[in-house]
Amino acid sequence: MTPRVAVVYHSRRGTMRSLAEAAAAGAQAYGAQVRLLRIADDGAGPAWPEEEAGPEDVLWADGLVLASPTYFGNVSAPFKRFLDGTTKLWWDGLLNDRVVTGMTASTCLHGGREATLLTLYQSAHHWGAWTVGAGPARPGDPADPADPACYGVGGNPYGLAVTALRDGGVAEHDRAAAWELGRRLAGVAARARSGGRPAPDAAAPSRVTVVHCAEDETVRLLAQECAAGARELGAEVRLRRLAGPGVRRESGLPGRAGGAPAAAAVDTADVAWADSVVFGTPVRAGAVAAPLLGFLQSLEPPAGPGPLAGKPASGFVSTARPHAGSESALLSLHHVLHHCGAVVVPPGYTDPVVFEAGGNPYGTSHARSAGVLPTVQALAAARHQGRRAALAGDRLRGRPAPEAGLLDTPLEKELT
Ligand SMILES: Cc1cc2nc3c(=O)[nH]c(=O)nc-3n(C[C@H](O)[C@H](O)[C@H](O)COP(=O)(O)O)c2cc1C
Repeated sequence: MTPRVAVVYHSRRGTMRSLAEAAAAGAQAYGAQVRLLRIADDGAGPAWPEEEAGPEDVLWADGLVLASPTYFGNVSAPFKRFLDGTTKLWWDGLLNDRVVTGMTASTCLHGGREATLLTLYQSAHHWGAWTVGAGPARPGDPADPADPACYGVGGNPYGLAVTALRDGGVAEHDRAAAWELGRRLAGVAARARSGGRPAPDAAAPSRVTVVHCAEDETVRLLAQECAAGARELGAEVRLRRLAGPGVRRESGLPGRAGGAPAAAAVDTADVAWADSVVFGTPVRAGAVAAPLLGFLQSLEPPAGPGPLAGKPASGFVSTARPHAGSESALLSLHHVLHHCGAVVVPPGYTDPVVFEAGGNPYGTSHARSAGVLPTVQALAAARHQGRRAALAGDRLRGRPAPEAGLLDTPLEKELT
C-alpha cells in the first residue's frame, strides 16, 4: 500500500518551508503519495503558494512531518492553532495511529529547539500517534538522518533541528537531513499500514517484552496485565524483571505479594528478541526509577542501531499520589526511547479505558493513593497498552494484520 504523507509547515522567513520541501521530496523518493501544506499565518508571513493545511489533512495522512519554527521554546501560535483545530477529529477517535516526526529551526543552537520537537510529540501522542525521531534506524531502514553525512542534525535524536539564518536560507546538509527524515517517515508509515516489506519470519507470532521493576507490587501487576493484553493478540511475551540496586529500598513499597514466581531478570537479548517493548516503573523524583534508566542507558550504543532501534516502545508507571510525576516520568522516558531510535507508541486516547483510568495518554499510570493495588480501570488500561504494543510490533515488522475480531483501533477496523 502506498503510504500517504502530509508535510505541514509554518514559516515566515522561509527556513521551515525549505526543510518541508526537502522532507516532501524524501517521502516522494520512498514512493509515498505526498502533500506539502502550509499553515495560515494571520498575514504575518509571505503568501507561500502551497495549499493551506486543515484538520482533514491529518485524517488523510498515514504519516506526517510537522515543521514548526521554534518560538519561545515552543511551536509557533499558528502551528498550535492548527493542532487545536483537530479536536473534533481527535474526539471522534479518528486520528489514532498516524506516524509523526518533527522538524524545527531556531536562531540559537540551544534556544529551545529540542523543547519544540518534544512539545510537538506530546500533542501527537494525544492523537494516538506513533512518533519517530532521527535516532539510529534499524539495519535496512531508510538512511539515518543523524548520520555524520548529514551534519545539520548535530546528533539530535528527536527530529530535525537547524539554525535559522536571517535570510531564511538553509544549508545543503540541513536540506539533505530533512530529505532523509522525510524518507524515513514514509518508510515507517508504510510499514505501519502493513504496506512495507514483510519480515522474513512473517508467519511467526509477534514478540513483546514487558520489562518492569518487579519489587514494586503495583508495577508488577500492571506488567502482568500488559503481558496478558499482548497475548490476547497472539503475541509471544517475555515478562522480565529489572535486576540491579533495589527498587524496594528506594521506593519503600511492599514486596511481592502472594508468593508469585519472580520473572527472569532482563537482559539486552530480551530487547533484541522483541518486536516491541513496554517498560514499567515506579516514579522517583518525577522520573523513572534508577534501575530502569540504567538498563535503558545500557541499550544506547555509542554508534549505530541498538536493540530498540525501529521498534515500538512505551511505558507505564505508578506514583504515590495522583500528580506526583505520572506524566513527567513518562515524558522523560519517551526522550530516552527516541535516543535509542525507538518508535514511541503510547496509548494516546485510543480506547475508552484510557479515560476511565485517569486519561493519561503518555502511558498507563496508577496513583497508590487509590490503593496499593491497581484499580480495575488501571489494569484495563495496562491490558490495552499491551494489546497496542503487540499490534504496533506486528505492523512494523510487516506481518499481516491479526484476525478482525481481536482488533481494537479504528485504523485496524478500517483496514479489515
Ligand atoms: C515570536 C518569535 C519567537 C522566537 N523564539 C525563539 C526561541 O525561543 N529561540 C530561538 O533560538 N529562536 C527563536 N526565534 C527565532 C525563530 O526560531 C526563527 O526566526 C525561525 O525558526 C525561522 O523560521 P522561518 O524562516 O521558517 O520563519 C523566535 C522568532 C520569533 C518570531
